[in-house]
Amino acid sequence: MTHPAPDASSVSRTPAVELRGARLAYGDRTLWSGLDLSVEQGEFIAVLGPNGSGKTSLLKVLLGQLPLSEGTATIAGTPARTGNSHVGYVPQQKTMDEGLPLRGRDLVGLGVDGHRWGTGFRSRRSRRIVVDDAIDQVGARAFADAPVGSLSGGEQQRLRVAQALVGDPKVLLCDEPLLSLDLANQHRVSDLINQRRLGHDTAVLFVTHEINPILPLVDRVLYLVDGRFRIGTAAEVMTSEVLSELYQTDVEVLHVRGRLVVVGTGDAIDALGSTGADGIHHEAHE
Ligand SMILES: Nc1ncnc2c1ncn2[C@@H]1O[C@H](COP(=O)(O)OP(=O)(O)OP(=O)(O)O)[C@@H](O)[C@H]1O
Repeated sequence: MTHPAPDASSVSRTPAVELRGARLAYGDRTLWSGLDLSVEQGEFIAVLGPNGSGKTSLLKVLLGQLPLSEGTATIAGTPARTGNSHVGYVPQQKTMDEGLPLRGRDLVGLGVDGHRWGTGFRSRRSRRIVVDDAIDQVGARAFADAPVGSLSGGEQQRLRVAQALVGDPKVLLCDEPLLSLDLANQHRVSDLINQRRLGHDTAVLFVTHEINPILPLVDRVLYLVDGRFRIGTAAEVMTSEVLSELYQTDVEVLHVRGRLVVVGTGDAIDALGSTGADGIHHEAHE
């Protein structure tokens, strides 16, 4: 019996990320289970939830650093594994030591290691080309040769985005990449990530405690709370009804000048985390 060859349209439908029946546990503690998520190429997913709900652990699964307890996780049709050049990773911004003997372009070059380039002359040349290209994609040419420790937090974070782009990723995994950036740099960095997904059909999973800076970019939200989760558009998930069910306490979602504000009773705020553990603005009712 012969099977028809897959045509271009069926190849292009391969999800960038797919989780099927996924369960993740540390010992006896299950963080989440029964998670089915199919992320299309070019789709922007915000991953939200309070501290400890398993957002970073989800990224670790997709990076191949953590095995699922049950189910499957695939990237562009193949099982999640470490060193996959289809996956780019953008971590939190952390200020680097001023004395660090590393130039911006060296930081970007670290993204090449573990992928497909070796150390031969041709490889070194290829390496230089991809590093330069990634630096250009984030508009960092002017400061790429400066010591990273001398750069601002926003400049460092643009270089980290470039580092994630050197492997020409099909999926960008971002773990709170806007944390500790000012508003202008939050916009700049989220714009860069968005430009990449629009220009290259790169899927984005964006872990954040603060949805408002990326709200216009988000196609769907995965909201994790204490083993419960909801997946849908922001309009479907970010509602008083859904969040109250997830947090199992009264939560009200208000729309204020295009921003989402979560309002709860004192108890609800405690459940959410008084410092805004899910990152949305919290205000107390009397
Ligand atoms: N290697 C490990 N062994 C045991 N428990 C772990 C391990 N790594 C993480 N955990 C626990 O799993 C839970 C989820 O951690 P994770 O970092 O994924 O949460 P998160 O949603 O990203 O939280 P945050 O918003 O605080 O970054 C936490 O309670 C954490 O302590």
